[in-house]
Order: sequence, then structure tokens, then C-alpha cells
Amino acid sequence: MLGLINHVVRISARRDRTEINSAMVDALMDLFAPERLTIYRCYTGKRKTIVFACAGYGPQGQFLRNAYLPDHHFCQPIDRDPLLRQCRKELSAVLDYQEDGSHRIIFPVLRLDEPIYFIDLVLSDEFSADRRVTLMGLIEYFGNHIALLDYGEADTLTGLASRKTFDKHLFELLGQAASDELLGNEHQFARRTLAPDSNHWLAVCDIDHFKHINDNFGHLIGDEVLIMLSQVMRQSFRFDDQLFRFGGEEFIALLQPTDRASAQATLDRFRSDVEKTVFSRVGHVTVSIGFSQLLSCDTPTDVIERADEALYYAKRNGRNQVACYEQLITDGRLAAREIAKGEVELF
Ligand SMILES: Nc1nc2c(ncn2[C@@H]2O[C@H](COP(=O)(O)OP(=O)(O)OP(=O)(O)O)[C@@H](O)[C@H]2O)c(=O)[nH]1
Repeated sequence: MLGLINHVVRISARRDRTEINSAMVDALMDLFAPERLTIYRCYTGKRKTIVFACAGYGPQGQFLRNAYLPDHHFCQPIDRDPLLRQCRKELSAVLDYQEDGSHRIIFPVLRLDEPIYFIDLVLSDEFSADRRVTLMGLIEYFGNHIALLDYGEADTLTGLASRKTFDKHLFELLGQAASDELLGNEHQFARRTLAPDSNHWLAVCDIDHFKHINDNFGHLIGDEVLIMLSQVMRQSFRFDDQLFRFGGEEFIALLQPTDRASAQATLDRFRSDVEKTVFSRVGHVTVSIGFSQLLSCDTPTDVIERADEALYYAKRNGRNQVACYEQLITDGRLAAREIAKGEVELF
């Protein structure tokens, strides 16, 4: 009992998904000594559900990955694993006896009847009812703690990540961009089968003439538009792109590494998805988008300012369009900005 309480105290002290996963792996290893253990984050998409093995214990020992930046090497469609698929379908614990006498048991962690995590354990011996109840209690506690964390990090209106968490996520991405740079594009290419000129991108999306919507229909309907827009956003972007409500009618998307043309196509698809959506009382709404490449030397302000410049260009030139900062510079439609270190950015 004391062991369990100590682990619960350690989990409760963490305020970051990766750290919570780490403390949860320690607890499960210590209390239940599984042969194998995987904590999966689950991303339910429009077409398929993806699971990301973000922490656990396997033949190579304990492993821990950044829970906010799913690494494609360790992501897979849930359908590839029949027991995970069954757990997703039944939304309750599932059990499978293995040929070697061990058994595999998977518990879903649910939010509003959707799985957000799966805890997958292979255990060598039969589980007493007591231990099973302890395990289920610990997993329920884990789910509640994650829910509390998410509640603190989410924008209350739209449920997207809030402005508050943006800097932390951006610094993590900048760190990843810097390490990709250090290891070279060759590594990046091998790791994720990307085009050699792939980069992270930051896009600022702003609803066009939102003031008219508020003025003509009232703030409540304006809020409804913001909620619907966030839903379109979730459907339109990939599971591993990070989405934020930055404030007011401004949203930010941090795109996983891709080349400029693909980033432009992704953002154009979102712009077009918004244009096609009927926003209940308001009808059709459009967005303007500016985007820029994340540089490893950037501060959050640097990259936002570049994306903002592209956004204002899109606004000045007719709205309902996507503008790339680097492209505007190349085309001579914007002047290159001085960056913090006094160097002029070169493209
Ligand atoms: N309903 C609602 N309105 C908000 C919220 N936050 C900001 N706004 C409103 O969003 C409007 C933004 O207006 P502007 O910045 O003038 O821009 P715009 O009318 O969208 O025009 P362009 O961006 O130039 O296309 C203001 O009227 C704000 O009051 C919110 O949480 N809910």
C-alpha cells in the first residue's frame, strides 16, 4: 500500500505529459513487474486512429519519448494490432493469453468515450483480483491526472492548446529543429523519410472580418464560429501537427517537418475546408494565413513576426489566401527583416 501511495505522489507532482508517463512506467514496473509494457498515446482522426508508443519497457529496457512530438518511427495505425483494435472498439480492458503462458492485457484511458491512451502490459503470471483492482485504480488515477493537466493547458472555449502552453511547445520544436540540423539532413531523411529540404513551419490563421460577425450576429454566435473553426482545424491537419488558439480570432498551427510546397498545400486545404463549411447562422467564413519556416536560432517572437508579416500581406491582398514569408521575400514582395543577431536572413 505504501509503495502505491509513493508512486501516486510522484505522478501527481508532474506537470508534463512526458514526465507523467515516466512516473507511470516506474510505478507499473515496480508494482506489477510486467515482461513488457507500452503506454500509447491515441490520436483519433477522421479516417484512421493512430497510436504512438511514447513510454514503456521492452527488450532494450525502459524507453521514454517526448509525448508532445510523436515520432513517426513509433506511430502506427491502430488496426495493425488486433488486440489494440479490439480495445478501441470495446472501450474496455481486453485480455489475450499468449502461447508461452503469459498474458497481455490492455486498458484504455477514456475521455468523453474516446480513448486518449492505452496501457498495454504483458504479465507472466495470473493476476489476483486484488492486484487487478489496484492496477485499474492506478490507471484511472493516471487518466484523471492527464485530464487535469489538459484542462489547465487548453483554451476553455475551443479546447485547443492555449496561448499559455505555446512557448513551451515551440521551444521543444526548436530544440528538435536544432538537433536535426546538428545531425544533418541525411539523418532527418533516414529517420522520417522526408525530402531533404524539410522543415518545421509555423502558420498564423486569422478569421477574415470577424468583427463584422460579432457586430452582425452577436458575441455568442461569434464564439460558436470560433468553436466550429477549431473543429475544422482538427479535422484538416494531421494528428501530429500542433494546434493552438493564440487569442481572439487568431489560431496557430505548428507543422511537422515537410517541404515548403507541402506546407503550402496543407494550409491551402485548411483554408479551403473553412471556405466550404457552413457556419450555422453565419453561413460562410474565410481565413487568411501567413506562414514561415522555424529556424533553430529563432525565439517564439521571431517566427511569429515573420508569419504575421505574411498574414498581413494576405489580408492586404484580398484575404482568403495563404502567404509564405520566405516566398514573398524571394519574389521581392516583402523586404527581408533583420533578425535578432543583426544578420539579414538569407534564402
Ligand atoms: N466572439 C468573440 N469575439 C472575439 C473574441 N476575441 C476577440 N474577438 C473579436 O474579434 C474581432 C477582431 O476584429 P479585427 O481585429 O478588427 O479584425 P477583423 O474584423 O477580423 O478583420 P480582418 O482581420 O482585417 O479581416 C474584434 O471585434 C474582437 O472583439 C472572442 O473570444 N469571442
